[in-house]
Amino acid sequence: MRIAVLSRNPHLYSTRRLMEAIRAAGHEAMVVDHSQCDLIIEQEGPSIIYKGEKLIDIDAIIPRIGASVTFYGTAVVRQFELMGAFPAVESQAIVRSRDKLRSLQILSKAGLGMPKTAFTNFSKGGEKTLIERVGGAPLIIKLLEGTQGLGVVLAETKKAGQSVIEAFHGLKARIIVQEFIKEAKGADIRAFVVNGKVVGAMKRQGAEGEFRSNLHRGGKATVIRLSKAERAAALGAAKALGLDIAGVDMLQSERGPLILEVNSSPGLEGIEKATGVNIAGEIVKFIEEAVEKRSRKRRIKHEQNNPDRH
Ligand SMILES: Nc1ncnc2c1ncn2[C@@H]1O[C@H](COP(=O)(O)OP(=O)(O)OP(=O)(O)O)[C@@H](O)[C@H]1O
Ligand SMILES: [Mg+2]
Ligand SMILES: [Mg+2]
Repeated sequence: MRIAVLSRNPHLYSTRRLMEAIRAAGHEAMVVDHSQCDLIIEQEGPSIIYKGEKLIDIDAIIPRIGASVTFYGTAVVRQFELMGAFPAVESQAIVRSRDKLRSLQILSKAGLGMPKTAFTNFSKGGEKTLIERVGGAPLIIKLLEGTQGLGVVLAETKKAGQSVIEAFHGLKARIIVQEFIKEAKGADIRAFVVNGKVVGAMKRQGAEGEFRSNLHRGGKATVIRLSKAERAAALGAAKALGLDIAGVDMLQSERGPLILEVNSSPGLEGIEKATGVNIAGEIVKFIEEAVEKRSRKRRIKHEQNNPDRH
């Protein structure tokens, strides 16, 4: 097979590991920078021009689309899908999971646990009731478009919460307000899901005095064995969002695991180093199986549609 990793930087740990794993499994590997792809759409069928040449015969793609290029990146993934390449992560699923609010809505419909969350349309004077809705202070206020822990604020008192909400609204920044899960003690769990299995899990503990456990904020990762409920929550979340590859973030609470978010391009470095598992290899194995399953299905369909030729 010819498998392309869609990545803007071939030197990133995740990109390098995926390339290695593709080659180790005996396939041809290439990096395609999605931001450098031109999409051609015409009656004869879709094509992609990359660095002046038409991309052809790509059997599968592994999208690694950063949050800052979601729109263009997912358009490129969609174009590959139209050209018949198997996407390890579907364009629609990337779009769905990027929107924190939309994903929480989908997860709640699937009956999964999450911190109680409220969203508002810049209503003046509504800050107080909004805070009450999530159980008062302390509370968490999050920018809808934040990543790496930036844009997540812990307000210790209602007054502090009110002024933070007012400040964000003044800047026309979209936010969600969330119940603060104190029992999590500044830690969260990342479960890495591939093809309906948890292939690795780690606990991230925030630095001393820090409620955010992000590794980018100085958090430390250790391998962890998930409880039955945590495993079920991780698998349920990935399934609800239509992701065959997902990094599911959860908090441990008195009422069981609470999902914070689901990442469609989860990084490999933290989880591979903490668990020692060859996660890139698991991703390639999944692609092999899925592509094989798909071509078997197509063969059967073809035979059913052309019975006299067989
Ligand atoms: N409701 C909450 N209660 C307790 N701690 C929380 C809560 N929400 C977030 N945190 C802590 O803050 C960290 C960052 O929050 P979150 O993952 O929602 O945003 P983000 O890290 O900016 O997003 P991304 O993971 O996409 O970069 C979490 O990992 C967790 O440790
Ligand atoms: Mg996070
Ligand atoms: Mg995220």
